[in-house]
Amino acid sequence: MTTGLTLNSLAISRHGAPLVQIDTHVPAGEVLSIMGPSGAGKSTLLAALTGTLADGFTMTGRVILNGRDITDLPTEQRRVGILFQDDLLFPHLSVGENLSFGLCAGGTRLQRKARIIKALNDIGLAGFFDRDPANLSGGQKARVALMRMLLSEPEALLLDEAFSGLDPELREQIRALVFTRARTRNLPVVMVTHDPAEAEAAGGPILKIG
Ligand SMILES: Nc1ncnc2c1ncn2[C@@H]1O[C@H](COP(=O)(O)OP(=O)(O)OP(=O)(O)O)[C@@H](O)[C@H]1O
Repeated sequence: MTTGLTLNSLAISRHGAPLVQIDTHVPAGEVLSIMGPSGAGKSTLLAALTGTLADGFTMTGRVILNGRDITDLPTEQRRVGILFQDDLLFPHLSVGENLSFGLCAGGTRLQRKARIIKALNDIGLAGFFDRDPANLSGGQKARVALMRMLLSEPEALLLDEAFSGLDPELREQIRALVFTRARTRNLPVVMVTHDPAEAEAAGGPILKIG
């Protein structure tokens, strides 16, 4: 079985007009950076990979993740995690409850709580279980959003300008956290960015579209 994410002759059209063509393989643990002008179809490409293309868009080709053809699977069965800029936490839930939304099904209530407490430790937020998200700093929110996504145990990560709302120091920190996770869990990553330095820092190939 080939591990990683294969985009096999993907062609996305909008109202019949070609928008994005891509044919590539992202090995496990590697980051493919996607760059291109506004409107080129970068977010649309990620939507195609999560199975959330809007009305009017069509796609041909196949998406293969760790040997599984996920092209026609519903979003929740794909095991593809996505992180957006300013990813929002549920404001009426505590930090711990927000994380429990990411958690895969299974386990007792206590086991699930233990996993969340460990996850909070992992992102340097021990003791934050009952905190109100409104009282978190931007970087703390970003870490919770990232961990919520990781708890769903995705097999691939998609990042849509995920770091651009953060100040430079924090951006560096969160980015390092994401890339380290991706490497240790052997996840292929597709990262949309406008920042050439960010694409360079990712260390993988850079694909320009549009
Ligand atoms: N939900 C939608 N319904 C209809 N058209 C859309 C929708 N989302 C995006 N589009 C259109 O599809 C094209 C590609 O948009 P997309 O958001 O993928 O571009 P992008 O490269 O991510 O741009 P940006 O860098 O500005 O975020 C644009 O012409 C956009 O107007």
